[in-house]
Amino acid sequence: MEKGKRPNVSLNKKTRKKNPTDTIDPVKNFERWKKKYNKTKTRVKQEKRQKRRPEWQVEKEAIQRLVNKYNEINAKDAERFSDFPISKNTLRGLMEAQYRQPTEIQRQTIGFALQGKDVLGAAKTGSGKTLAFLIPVLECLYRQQWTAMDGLGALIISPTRELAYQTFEVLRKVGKNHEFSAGLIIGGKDLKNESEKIHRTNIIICTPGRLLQHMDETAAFHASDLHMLVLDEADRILDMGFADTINAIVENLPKTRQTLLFSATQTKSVKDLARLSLKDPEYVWVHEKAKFSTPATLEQNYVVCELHQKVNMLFSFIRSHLQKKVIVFFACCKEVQYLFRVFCRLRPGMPILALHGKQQQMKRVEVYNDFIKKKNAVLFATDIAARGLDFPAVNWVLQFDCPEDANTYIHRVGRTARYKEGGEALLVLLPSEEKDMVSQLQEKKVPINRIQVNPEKLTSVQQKLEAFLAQEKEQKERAQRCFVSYLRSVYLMKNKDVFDVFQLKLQEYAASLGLAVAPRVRFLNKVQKQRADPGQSGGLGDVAPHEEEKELKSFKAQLRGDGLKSEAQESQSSDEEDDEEEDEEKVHNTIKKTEKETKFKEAKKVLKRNFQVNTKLVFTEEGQMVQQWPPLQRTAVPATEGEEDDCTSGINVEEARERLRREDQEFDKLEYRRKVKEKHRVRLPAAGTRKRIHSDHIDDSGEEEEEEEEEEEEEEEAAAGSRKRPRQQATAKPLDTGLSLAEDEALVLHLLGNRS
Ligand SMILES: Nc1ncnc2c1ncn2[C@@H]1O[C@H](COP(=O)(O)OP(=O)(O)OP(=O)(O)O)[C@@H](O)[C@H]1O
Repeated sequence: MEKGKRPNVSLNKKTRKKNPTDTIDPVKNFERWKKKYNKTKTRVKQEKRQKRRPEWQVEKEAIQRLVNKYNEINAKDAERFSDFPISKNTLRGLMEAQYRQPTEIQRQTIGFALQGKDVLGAAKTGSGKTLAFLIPVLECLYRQQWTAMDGLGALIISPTRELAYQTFEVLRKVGKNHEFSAGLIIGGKDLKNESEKIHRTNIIICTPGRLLQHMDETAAFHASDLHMLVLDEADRILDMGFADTINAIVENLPKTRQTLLFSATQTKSVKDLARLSLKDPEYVWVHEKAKFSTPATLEQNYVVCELHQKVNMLFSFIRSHLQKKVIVFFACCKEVQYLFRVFCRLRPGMPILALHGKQQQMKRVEVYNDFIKKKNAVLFATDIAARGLDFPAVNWVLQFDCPEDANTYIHRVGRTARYKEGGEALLVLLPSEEKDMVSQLQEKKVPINRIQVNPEKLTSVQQKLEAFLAQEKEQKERAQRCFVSYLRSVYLMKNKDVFDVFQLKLQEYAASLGLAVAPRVRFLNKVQKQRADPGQSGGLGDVAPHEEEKELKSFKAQLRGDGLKSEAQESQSSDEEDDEEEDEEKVHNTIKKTEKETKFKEAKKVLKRNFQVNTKLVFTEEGQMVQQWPPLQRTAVPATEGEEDDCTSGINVEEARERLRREDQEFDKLEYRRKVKEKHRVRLPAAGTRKRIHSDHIDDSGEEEEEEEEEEEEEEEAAAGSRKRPRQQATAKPLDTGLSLAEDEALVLHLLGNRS
């Protein structure tokens, strides 16, 4: 039976298969196939779902594969970034930013850093140190699978705000495929705003003072999970007197961190810092055995020039390099401020920009970006721009004032000839500076040659400067400040073999700035007296050596206009600046103290008598006061361009008439506005309590700076040779008349009526 059954079954199957109706009905056939297909599909899907692991796990496996390759890194053979075990996200970021092959410092550093070692890296300027630490930073956090919730993972400390900003920009480009958050913590920004975000930031790029301030004041900020610390431009950080700040910061960081320390020059203090903050570091000195310490593509020369010829030389240099991009380095902010303004007015035919520490942070960033964008321009700068800043395509670095030492020289010239590009550098030395400075440079392996400049070929601008100063009191004061500040900077330089203020010919120097008389320099007089009479006390010579050192440090920082102070330090330094300004004002003021007192007493008397100062009162012979109307007019309209320029051709009657007409209009306007305001005030006695901020309540300093910055912008345009806008228009702001809209309208209609 059984035997019989089996064939039946198989037979059945066979018969079913061969059933002619089945094969004939394709619809039924398809439906059966579809059913089967769907079943298989769901089964496979289910199996896949079971097999699929969480993303983090997949990433972890990829990381593990990379980490396994760390021990096989062969820096010598790495020709491309992809030869390193680097994450896909970082590689993509590098490719997109057009970085394909590592530079020498990058090749030698990345391997050690990936292996988790501390590194002390030194290489010439422009050799690519930034990427040498940014890639390890990104990889370190990627390895840890860092997320926004994990807080601070890496800290990069830069000496200046500008350098921090630049590093931040490179990080944004290279790290854009990662999901870490990055923050720029520098002075000059809103502290409260920073405090709110800082605890959620994974990578912080900061200046030392500001970071320490957050460590002290921001409750939510802590660095207990920090994995990597980077000290960029360590030599500069230390030079600026931040050793204590860095030590305090490092004390607050976990000991288990990895530290990378970079510096363009190797000084004793850098080595000391390395000893304190690094653990068994790997030394990467790329150009240790190089014949020269500056890039081979950089051509370097110096000229010897008398102090009073330097301004002429600078003007002639600019005139003969109109199509180039040039950075000119000066010793102090006030020199930059004055020479920038007068050079703009001289209109050399190319844009002039100024970068110094007295500008507000936003302005500094703006100038930096502006200079980067321009094809040809001159940037007047203090040493704030000397280190680490990457201005692409700079053709020339001109050092108008002798650098403090060979290291500063190397950093300054490092702004050109970056990453395989060519560049030229010219150092201007006074005869008294030549011998020692040149031997210092030779010691530092700087190949520099002397070239001659024919003094007869220099264009003299002295007369024009004199004319400018005669026209504008403000400009004259700037020139005086520039004079005093430069002398002070020379006096405070440590290396007295190079810098000797007593060898400078002051009268000639003052004349070269357009000043008829050399301002009195109080501190020089004191020192001179002290020298003549060493027994006398109270002079600068009495200052204890360490105090002098302290003064020297703080003043140098001021002169450079360094922007890396904490808010507290900043306010202190601005006080110092004010003091300095006061000092200088005192220098200009030749009136004796006793005389001042008498004047003060006189003024008090006048006030008591209820006289109005600066008003002319006329009386008849009988003693009756004569009403003077309209009151005496003071010039309310600034001179126009033509008038300013044409100061040698006598009085132009047509112009004078036009000017008087404009003055009348302007005067009428002011008078009318004053009267309406007065009337308005009577009607609204509570006006003083209203919330509107009147100009005289606004903090002077900021306003002044803004005004200076606005002026700077105007001047830049003028320098480039573009036609100057009429001043009135250039400074036009919405006029706050203190009136209602309807009254404002009435005023405008009245003024328009006046004009027609
Ligand atoms: N691997 C690379 N490929 C191409 N260009 C690079 C590479 N690395 C760096 N650069 C470019 O070289 C220039 C100098 O780089 P970077 O600013 O990092 O130098 P640096 O050594 O820090 O200089 P400094 O000491 O003056 O601060 C930059 O313009 C940068 O974009």
